[in-house]
Amino acid sequence: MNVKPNPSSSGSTGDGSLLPTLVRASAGTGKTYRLTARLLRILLQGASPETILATTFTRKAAGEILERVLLSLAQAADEDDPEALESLRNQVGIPTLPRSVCLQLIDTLLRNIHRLRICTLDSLFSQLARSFPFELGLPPAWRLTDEIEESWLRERAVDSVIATLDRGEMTALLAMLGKGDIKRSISRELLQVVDAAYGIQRLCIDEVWKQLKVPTQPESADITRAAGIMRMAMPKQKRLLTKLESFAEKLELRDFDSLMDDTLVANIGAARRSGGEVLYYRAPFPDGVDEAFDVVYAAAKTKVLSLLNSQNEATGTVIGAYDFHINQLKQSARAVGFEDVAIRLAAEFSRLDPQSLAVRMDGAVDHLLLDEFQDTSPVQWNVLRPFAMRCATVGTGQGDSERAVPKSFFCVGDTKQAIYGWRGGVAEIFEAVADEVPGITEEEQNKSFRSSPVVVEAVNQTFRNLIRHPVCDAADSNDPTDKSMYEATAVRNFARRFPVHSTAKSDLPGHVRLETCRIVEGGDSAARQLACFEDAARIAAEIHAADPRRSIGILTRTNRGVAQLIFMLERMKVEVSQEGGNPLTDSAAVETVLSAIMMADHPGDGRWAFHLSQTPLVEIPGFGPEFVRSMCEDRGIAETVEFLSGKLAPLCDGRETLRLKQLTALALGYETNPAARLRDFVRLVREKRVERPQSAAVRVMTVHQSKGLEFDAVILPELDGALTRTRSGCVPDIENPGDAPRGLSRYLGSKSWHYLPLNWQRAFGMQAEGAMTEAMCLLYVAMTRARQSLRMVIQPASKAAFENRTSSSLIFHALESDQDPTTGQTVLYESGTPTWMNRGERISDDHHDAQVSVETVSIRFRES
Ligand SMILES: Nc1ncnc2c1ncn2[C@@H]1O[C@H](COP(=O)(O)OP(=O)(O)OP(=O)(O)O)[C@@H](O)[C@H]1O
Repeated sequence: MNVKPNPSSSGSTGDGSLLPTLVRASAGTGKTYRLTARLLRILLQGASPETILATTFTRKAAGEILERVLLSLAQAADEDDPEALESLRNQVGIPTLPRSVCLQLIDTLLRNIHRLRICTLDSLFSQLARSFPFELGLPPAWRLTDEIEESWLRERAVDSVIATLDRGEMTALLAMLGKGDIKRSISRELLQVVDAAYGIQRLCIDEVWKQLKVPTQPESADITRAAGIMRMAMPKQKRLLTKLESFAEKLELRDFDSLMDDTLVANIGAARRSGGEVLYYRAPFPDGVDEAFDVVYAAAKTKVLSLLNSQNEATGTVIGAYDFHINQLKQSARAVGFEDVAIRLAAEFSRLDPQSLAVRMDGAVDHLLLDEFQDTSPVQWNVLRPFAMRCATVGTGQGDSERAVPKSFFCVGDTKQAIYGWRGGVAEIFEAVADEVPGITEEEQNKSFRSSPVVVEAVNQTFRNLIRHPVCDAADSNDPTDKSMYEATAVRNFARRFPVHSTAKSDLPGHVRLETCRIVEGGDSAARQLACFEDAARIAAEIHAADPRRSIGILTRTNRGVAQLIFMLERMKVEVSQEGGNPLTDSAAVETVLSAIMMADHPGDGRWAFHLSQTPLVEIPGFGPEFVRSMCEDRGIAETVEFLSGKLAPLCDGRETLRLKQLTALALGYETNPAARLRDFVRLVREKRVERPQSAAVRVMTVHQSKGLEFDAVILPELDGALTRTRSGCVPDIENPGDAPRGLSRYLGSKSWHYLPLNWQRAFGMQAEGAMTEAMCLLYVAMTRARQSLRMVIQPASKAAFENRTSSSLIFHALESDQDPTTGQTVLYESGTPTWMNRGERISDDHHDAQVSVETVSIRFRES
């Protein structure tokens, strides 16, 4: 098999060659389609499967790519489906592609499916780690942790940190961490510090927490003199006089704490930055106090920065101790997390040349295809870079002239969908690839193959008109201490860079509506949010009743919202499923088995025996704590779970039986853990989300979980919260995107940014800008999941409230609604037809259809 493409025919994908290519593809414009086309083309030209590496971020996405590859080939190989062959020819840009080649390729692929690497980055990295165990310092017979084990190990490491410090050291440390306040429980405080800072500190140099420069406190004599000047000053206004006297007293008592958040101190800072006069309630002070003001400001600044500095240093101490203990724990458990693997690989690969990499990996990767590239973290890029450089350097490498298919590099992504900043994703790396990878060609795709014209128009209008929101007014403020300037810049840049989307689905009927929910008299924000959820549930039920085959996605911001909506829909008897699944404890039968295990582990605690006395398990002869414990000891947890489940299963419906089977599967997996304890297994079951295999027509999930999915109708009921949340985490000072931070600091409220040195003001500002950009990305992902119908339900509020930084107000301003947002149950914007579901094509769950078809076609193929 060796088919050459027609160079003049680029196919509908524009992918006429295998030149190094970077594709910026907007939502629904066919990233997966494009990547699959490229992969097929490489295979059809004769490259062997083991030379190809395609990576993405989720197992589901990797499965989808593989499915599409197999399905396209299988359908094209089918004599009864001439259109499929034509469509594949068009997709890969090979107009003369013979059916026999498709047949031959699918045969090869089905026999060598294990050689074709279409995988997640995590799975690639663990494969790579197996080739470099010594260089990476991995323990012998190491294994990967899952997120639940990671969280146990993390808690144990924090306990070890606490155990090694004496009482005095711990009190001092906590006081520093809390800037003088000791509020929480010790372990909660330390866990919070670890969550906020460990991931990022691992990428940095040792002194990273010591980069904030703290000025020295003004001389004592200067402070006394400044107090004197203030006492002598005689402003005419009483308010100014009182203020100066209060400042003088604070200086005399050396009480700088209460100066830190004082408005006048902030005004002094603002006046010094602008070169203007110091004002208080718009009134100027008499001449001669300026020198004293500078002393007050310096004293407050020193106090703020030294507190922050102590907090930073204490954080560094905690993280250092935590790093030591977590490594020890992991080393003795021979356990390694995905993050550990990635960090060690990145360090090792920066030393290795691509050729030795190929040798060590038992064969070279000649074709690299990277999906969702905007979510790549700097560490991940450091591991991928040598592969990228090797694949992008065509014609100069060893053996290049003998290769049937020249090496190739392809990456695709959308910086408008970069919603994983908190997980380390740095969208700017996507931009940097264009400069780093030699000879790369850049392309843009903005034509949606998903959404109806009314949905695309609403998306265009929303994002291109973001600047209509009053929040953008601050973009020109030019004040590096002003958080709203950074946020406004983020919104404005998003709008400016937003490309106009078009759609290939020009005839697809659609409907978009922005509406308010009912007015909730006297309710708090939770009650108002609930009213939006009620409307969302009602809308979903109505669409589902009108056409039960339509897929409907209700997308929330929070997990709590998901739970509330599931509860409402189930009460309305609408069959609903939750993306990512629930813990198995949503089943009464599973709870019964867990009670039996807890009873065995805690025989003195009567709660478990009481619960079990109401269940059929008590009918087992000899049943009791000893019975279950000895069964666990003799036969293991999995067999015990299976035995107990078997006793309950005959009394269960299909849903409960499935959950019991999933519980047994979880127990089987858990048993492989050498440190397995009964109570930890119960905890695992309570925490781990397990999906049901079949999804319902109505699906509820967070916007993050909806990434990569599409629905006939999308309902967005949680658009009213603040766009960004104040982070208690830590702020990196980064010179260039993708670089390791040169400094780290704990968070400081934006009102105090003016005390920071300029580089730190920028660092804090960049973090605020990034958070706002991510909020825009989240809204974009949410709105673009819709094929035909997009329904947005928001809370009625005063016009002033519509100036707040919320998604609802951004959409309201951008869609230029002239309706009154203060009234309840009002349609603020509507376009298209509410009866869209009666017309046009129906697209059901593609993923499921594709899976069924791949299986059917491959069975048919094998039979023939
Ligand atoms: N060139 C094309 N011709 C026909 N259909 C296409 C083409 N590209 C994509 N599609 C279809 O359009 C839909 C969206 O494609 P896909 O899921 O690849 O988009 P995407 O860019 O990954 O979207 P998102 O970034 O929003 O997840 C799918 O149903 C896909 O089959």
